[in-house]
Amino acid sequence: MPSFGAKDHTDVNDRHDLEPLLIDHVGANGICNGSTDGHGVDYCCPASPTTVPAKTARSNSSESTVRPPRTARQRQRTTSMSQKTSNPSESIIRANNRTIYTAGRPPWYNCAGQQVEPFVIGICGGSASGKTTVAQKIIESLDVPWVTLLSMDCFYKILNDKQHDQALQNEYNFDHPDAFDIDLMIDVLRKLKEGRKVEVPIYNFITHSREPTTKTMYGANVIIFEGILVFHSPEVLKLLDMKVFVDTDADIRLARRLKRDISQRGRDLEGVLKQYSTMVKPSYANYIAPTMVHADIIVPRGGENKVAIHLIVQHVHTQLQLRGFKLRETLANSYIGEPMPDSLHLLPTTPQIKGLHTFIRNRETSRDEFIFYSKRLIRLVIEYALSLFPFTPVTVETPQGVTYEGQRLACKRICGVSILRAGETMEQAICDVCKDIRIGKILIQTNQVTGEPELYYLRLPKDIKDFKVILMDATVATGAAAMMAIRVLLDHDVPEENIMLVSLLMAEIGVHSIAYAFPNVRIVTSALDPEINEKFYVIPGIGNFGDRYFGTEPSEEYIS
Ligand SMILES: Nc1ncnc2c1ncn2[C@@H]1O[C@H](COP(=O)(O)OP(=O)(O)O)[C@@H](O)[C@H]1O
Ligand SMILES: Nc1ccn([C@@H]2O[C@H](COP(=O)(O)O)[C@@H](O)[C@H]2O)c(=O)n1
Repeated sequence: MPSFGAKDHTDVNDRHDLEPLLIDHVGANGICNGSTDGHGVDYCCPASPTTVPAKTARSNSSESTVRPPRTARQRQRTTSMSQKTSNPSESIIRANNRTIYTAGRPPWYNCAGQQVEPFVIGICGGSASGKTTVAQKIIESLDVPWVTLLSMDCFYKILNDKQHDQALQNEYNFDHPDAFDIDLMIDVLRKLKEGRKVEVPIYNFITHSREPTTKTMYGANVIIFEGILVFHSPEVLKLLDMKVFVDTDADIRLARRLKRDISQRGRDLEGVLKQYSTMVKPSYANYIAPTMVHADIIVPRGGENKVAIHLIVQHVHTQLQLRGFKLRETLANSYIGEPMPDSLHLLPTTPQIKGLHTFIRNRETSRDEFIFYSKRLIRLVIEYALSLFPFTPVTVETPQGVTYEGQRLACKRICGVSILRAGETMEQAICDVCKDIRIGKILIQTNQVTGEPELYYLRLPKDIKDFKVILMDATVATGAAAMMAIRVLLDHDVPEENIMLVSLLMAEIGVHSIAYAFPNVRIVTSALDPEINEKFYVIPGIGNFGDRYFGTEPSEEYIS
């Protein structure tokens, strides 16, 4: 579990009586096509929490940045996160069927906090026409962080002994629609579209059978489903948002297939030709070519066709924008000039609060002083937040034997959840003032290219739904990271009205974002700043709270 500079609050860890770590799998452009014939792409790539270095942890939300050109560091990260690891399932300890918790998962909801359906592209075409290649080119050009590639090959039926013998003689027809388990295919696609986790069979072309293990796949912003008969079933057609047919000359397909099946699928020349002439070719004419009529786009020459791929990518980007996946930018430009919502609870701006803000906002303040005054302010904010919970009258007897009409906090089960890393600075204070509190953590990083928040890690009490949750982040700018954390809590069945977002400083825009999406979430802060700049920094702001508190290097954007 990452702990960023948490040296000074060791006793907080006593409160981590939590359910096991929940984290997995694909980073940027994680791909799963679930077959083992050497398409050469991996599939699910776990990123353990320890692979998220402290230096790349999300800056506090007021300092999130968009860096337009893709840096060498970013390219490296994308590549390394797409490499195969030994056992993806090892890092997946729990996932319920409503939610998706993955390393680097970008928003799966829109500005209204509602879950958004992924955009599903179907790619159909003859064997070796270049479907997978086209899919990979689309993924590369899309450059969005969460794309899933699913192959129809995963759904080949399990063969009986007789069929298996036929397959070994190249006499089983793998190109007929009956060769596929269409029901399973529809079920998997539907679940992925709903953002649910699925177990997908892994197909082995050499043994003509399914592997004993399955591949875990998750919902995504874009799902690409490719295969020879993707357009065959009317039910599947209904699930596709865009239909692409890869139309490659038959001679080229045969040449590629010969090369591939001999080098990668354990076949010989004679066998490939026999299978091709007796089944592959006739089935293309009977079942595959006729489905070209369903295509929105026909791509001649497959992956070489840069113009077609560019057009597809443009369309997908437009659709993603319409679906509201580009969250932070939208949030930053919304709600300007609107009145503050009733759910906002601003600490009275007393000279004491102003004085503390003066210390922590001053760029000349030393780290020691910054920590000291931040801690005081955090304590006040947390106490204020607690005062908003219901209290019930209670009578106690004093040592003098006289009754005292008092008040007692009515809710017993309170959980503090910090948004790492800046929110972690608030954990000690909540433990100091709330005796039996439990602590959870959510790590959200800002993607330096897209500017979107990405979920990397979470650790929450098993029964979090039964708790009042105090969600803590030091500062809130657009509200994008806080929204993601709230969405995670809701996906864990925490009622919206049981969530309180507590922060030292919030931009007005951030308050609006949260209040619009989640009107029942109470928002507590000690100061409201009017603006954020084009880099999404709060103005006037505090600077990068995490860097100042933990003494880490400021980001290059901040220095400039
Ligand atoms: N434009 C191309 N030029 C040369 N070889 C290609 C091209 N496109 C694909 N291939 C090769 O042809 C084979 C089949 O391509 P693939 O994309 O896997 O097709 P499909 O998914 O339709 O079966 C692979 O070995 C791939 O490397
Ligand atoms: N055991 C199997 C299963 C399928 N095939 C052939 O694979 C082709 C589909 O895969 P593509 O990557 O080419 O789309 C299909 O034409 C089947 O004939 C096989 O040979 N053995």
